[in-house]
Amino acid sequence: MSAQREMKEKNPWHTPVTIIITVIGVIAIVALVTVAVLQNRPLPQKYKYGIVLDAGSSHTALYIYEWPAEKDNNTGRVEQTHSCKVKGPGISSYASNPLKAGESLRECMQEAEQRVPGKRHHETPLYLGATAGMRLLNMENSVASDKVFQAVEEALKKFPFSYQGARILSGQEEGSFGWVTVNYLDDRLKQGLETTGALDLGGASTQISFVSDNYNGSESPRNSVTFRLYGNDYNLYTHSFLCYGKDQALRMTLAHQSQAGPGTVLDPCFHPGYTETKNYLVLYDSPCVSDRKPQGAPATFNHSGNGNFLECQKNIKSIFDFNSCKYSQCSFNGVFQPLLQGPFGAFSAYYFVMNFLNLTNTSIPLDTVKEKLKDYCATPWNQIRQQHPNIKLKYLAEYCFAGTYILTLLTEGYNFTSESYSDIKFIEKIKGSDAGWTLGYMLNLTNMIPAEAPDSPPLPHAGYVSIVSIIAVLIFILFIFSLRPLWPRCSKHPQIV
Ligand SMILES: O=P(O)(O)OP(=O)(O)OP(=O)(O)OC[C@H]1O[C@@H](n2cnc3c(O)ncnc32)[C@H](O)[C@@H]1O
Ligand SMILES: [Ca+2]
Repeated sequence: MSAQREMKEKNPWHTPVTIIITVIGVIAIVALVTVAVLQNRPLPQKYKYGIVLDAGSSHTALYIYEWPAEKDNNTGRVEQTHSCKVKGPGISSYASNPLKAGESLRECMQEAEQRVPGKRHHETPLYLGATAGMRLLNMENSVASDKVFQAVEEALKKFPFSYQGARILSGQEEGSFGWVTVNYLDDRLKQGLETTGALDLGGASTQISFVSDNYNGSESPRNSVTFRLYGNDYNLYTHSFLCYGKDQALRMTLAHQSQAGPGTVLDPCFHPGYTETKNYLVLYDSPCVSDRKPQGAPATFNHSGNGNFLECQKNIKSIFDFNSCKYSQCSFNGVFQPLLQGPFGAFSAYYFVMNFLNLTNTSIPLDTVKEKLKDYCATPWNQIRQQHPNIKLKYLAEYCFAGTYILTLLTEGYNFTSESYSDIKFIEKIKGSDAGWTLGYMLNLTNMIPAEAPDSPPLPHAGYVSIVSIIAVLIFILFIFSLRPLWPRCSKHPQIV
């Protein structure tokens, strides 16, 4: 017993100094790790917001975007948090009553006021971009288009957001910002991955934008847009075809048929049994067709369907000019287009129409898609109406035309083949945000995509904490070893004297 007590007394671990040093060492290490973890803990998220109004030819939509407040200069992801469809037609339809154009936006703007936290209102940028409907109105009657903008501006300025202006986007901007949106949402830009082309089908115009290895912008420079994003250079081919949106293309196809003479138009793009009385003035009230108005036409004509896909496609082809091309290759109407290079995302009316027709799956062979559409177009109008009692009649009547137009535009217009058709994906949203030009437009105007790759911390938070902890433990072990001279010298067989 006395020998044991003697050993205990000789054991330096039991001296007050070593106990104090050990305790201080442990406390210091725990403090180091705690401070490191607390200092680098992610802060509670605060968000910033941006609002874009897409004043399209057929309707206006409001989008609210949100991103982490700390990271607006590059690393944070911008996401769509809310969208609001403005009731009524597009703002260009209010040419004869501009005040109504401003009023029409009020409901969605009030919704935005509710959705964006009050303390962020004043710093939230608000943009309005108008597309082909206003482009056409501006061509036809610039005074009327200015009045519409004035009314819209007055209405928007009444709200507490940071109003940044309302303007008409050029076709190039519309196409290229659609491409930016799709590739930003897919994380292709930041990672420098191969990009996705963008196909947008609106009511009054349609856009095609893609990067092609054989296009450097020298042939037809007006189709070239260059971007430097996250340290990568992109040379984008883009073209917007005014009048080739779904509604104006239908107008042009109908106008082509009504040239045959007044009276009845028997339209293969409409279902058998479909019949409506339509107004010539309304049909020709657009710069896309106004020069074709027949002399002395009666006020109305009878528009009836006979549902024939092949005949419909023939009529649609008549609105494309495939003969003039002064470049090495063209899509149509003498417009240069380099070799297609996929993949492609097709959105807006491409999606609405192909989704309704159950044809969004592009692994279905193109010939089968055409067969299905042929059967659909030949289905009597009564039957179609009975099968879809809840779909807006205007849309329902036009799906045969719209589906045929989409296939004709893609294959005959842009030269997609049976093989490259499967490179197209019909999409509505990407990770919860709508595909369209609005997000790309806002990212550009707020400088939220840097030209150079952002400096990211060398380690993620979890990696950082693990490394600090491991180093702390190593220091502790080293510390223990540094006390080695003080360790008791125990032999295997202690001799008890
Ligand atoms: O780009 P622009 O040409 O200015 O036109 P927009 O922006 O108004 O055009 P949208 O993409 O909103 O719509 C394209 C077309 O699709 C139509 N559309 C919208 N929703 C639809 C649906 O559910 N089914 C069928 N068509 C639809 C709409 O009326 C237009 O003719
Ligand atoms: Ca549009």
